[in-house]
Amino acid sequence: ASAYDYIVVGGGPGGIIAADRLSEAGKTVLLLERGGPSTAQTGGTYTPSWGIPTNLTKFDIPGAFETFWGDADQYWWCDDISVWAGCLIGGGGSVNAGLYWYASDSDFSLASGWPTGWQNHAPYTAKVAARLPFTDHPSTDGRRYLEQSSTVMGQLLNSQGYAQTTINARPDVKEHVFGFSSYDYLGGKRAGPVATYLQTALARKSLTTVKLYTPVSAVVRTGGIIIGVQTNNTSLGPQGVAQLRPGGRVILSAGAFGTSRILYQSGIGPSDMLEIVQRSGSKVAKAHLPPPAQWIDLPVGYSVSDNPGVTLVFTHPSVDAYDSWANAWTNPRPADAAQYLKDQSGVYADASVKLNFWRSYVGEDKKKRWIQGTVRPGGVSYAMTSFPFNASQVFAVTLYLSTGLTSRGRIGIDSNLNGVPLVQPYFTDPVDEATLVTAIEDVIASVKNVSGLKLITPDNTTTVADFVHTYADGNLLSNHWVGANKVGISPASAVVDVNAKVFNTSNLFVVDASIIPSLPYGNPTGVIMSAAEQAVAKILALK
Ligand SMILES: Cc1cc2nc3c(=O)[nH]c(=O)nc-3n(C[C@H](O)[C@H](O)[C@H](O)COP(=O)(O)OP(=O)(O)OC[C@H]3O[C@@H](n4cnc5c(N)ncnc54)[C@H](O)[C@@H]3O)c2cc1C
Repeated sequence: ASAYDYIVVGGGPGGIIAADRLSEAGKTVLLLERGGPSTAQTGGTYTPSWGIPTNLTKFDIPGAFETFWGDADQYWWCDDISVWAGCLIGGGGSVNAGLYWYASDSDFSLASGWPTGWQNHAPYTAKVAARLPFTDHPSTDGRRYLEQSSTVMGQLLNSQGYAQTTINARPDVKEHVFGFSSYDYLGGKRAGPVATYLQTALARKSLTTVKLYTPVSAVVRTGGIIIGVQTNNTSLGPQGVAQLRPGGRVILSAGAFGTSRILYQSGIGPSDMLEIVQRSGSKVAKAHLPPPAQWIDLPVGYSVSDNPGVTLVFTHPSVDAYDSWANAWTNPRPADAAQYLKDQSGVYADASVKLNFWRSYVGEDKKKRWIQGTVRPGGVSYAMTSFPFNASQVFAVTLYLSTGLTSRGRIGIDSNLNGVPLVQPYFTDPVDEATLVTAIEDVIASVKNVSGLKLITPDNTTTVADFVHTYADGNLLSNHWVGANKVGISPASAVVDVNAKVFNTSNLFVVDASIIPSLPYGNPTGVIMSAAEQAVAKILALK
């Protein structure tokens, strides 16, 4: 067994970027990931029946995104977290829709809750863009496929004064704009940090060690000093404790729910969560829970947000509804499957989302909130309506509340130590709900401006306000959890300090989505990656 300068726990976007930049700086790094491989490049082998040649797994094929919920054995989800989270190399980045927005100034602003010292994100955002450039035409032939729903929605948005733009060419412009969906794909395949940062980290063989199937249950600490992490692998150290070199550091990158649970099991967090660990029948979970006098009281799990999203369903005669998104795994349209296998072009080179749009609203509390819209063909599973409609013409528009959202919830663990939302983060502030209602009413008011466009959901038996008010939390959910271990200047309201170091510890850090204080304009991966670049630079600069 060796000892390391850095142990990084969790191989999602945050952890992979941390491991790469630390090894680039000459540090020895142990990256521990509880799950197994994902894409073929990482050793993944889960290919579709039509997947010959077999180097295209479910995680490589963007068009397989909608099929993650259809298999008998969905081994890629974390089985001990009650919401969707990816437990395999790449984390959420290996199972997400790949929507990718470069960070904007607003995403790192003081107004968005970041402490002083994080506003100069531009060099870090540029580093991310250099390693992983976006594409808004992922098919290798450069063409866009199944574009009808974006054409129809573009007409509607034009009638409301929106302008078309290339969203990632101007990340700061999010007012009345729409553009083609941007993805973190390369060569018609899912890419993300796994295809980029992880590969350069692995190439530094003498510095980087990556262990899959290696869950970490706790950090091992004496007071605020961390000496290692508890794993399930005795080859990594005595009793499975992977060791730090003197002066070494641990970085938790296990995602919002995963990092929070490791902290609780290490005696760091609010006492109600630590008492659950104490009462637990699991010897593994409480093996490193110190006596209460050594508990470190921090608001781990508080201040979380996730975008509330509500889906409208329309029909238009021009739209190819493409119901077989959900069947892409077992029963794809043969020509589309063959085209994708030939050269990673065509329908399956993207994850079904075609168009995105943004605008702001000022609520009755005088605060500004942004709406993000996401347009995709299909979406019948959302069609909660009893009146007849033409299912072959269906497309879905999801409206999310993003920057400016004021509702906050709380996550934690239940008595089985499963990660769970304790307080749902969606409409704890009624102005958030009212804003989303207004935004939906605005879209619906313009349906008449587009010939042939029909609204199917909500149907004419319900008001928009009732529709939104009765929307289930499980449907509002967007899987964009941030804030649980947010960065700040005081341990009363934040978990990590301006250097991403856990308060009241000497050498424990968090680098993942959970340090982000509030939701960015768009789907968060671009901002998580920029934040990870910036966090690692701050950590390396510490003495
Ligand atoms: C279905 C779905 C769709 C999404 N779509 C998009 C999208 O289109 N665009 C976008 O920007 N965002 C999207 N997201 C959100 C995005 O994927 C996440 O915000 C992002 O992955 C979070 O990154 P992270 O590094 O914080 O954590 P994660 O990606 O959650 O990674 C954490 C990693 O840590 C590992 N881990 C956890 N616990 C332990 C432990 N105890 N020991 C060792 N390893 C551990 C996990 O296995 C995982 O690999 C989506 C998420 C989901 C679930």
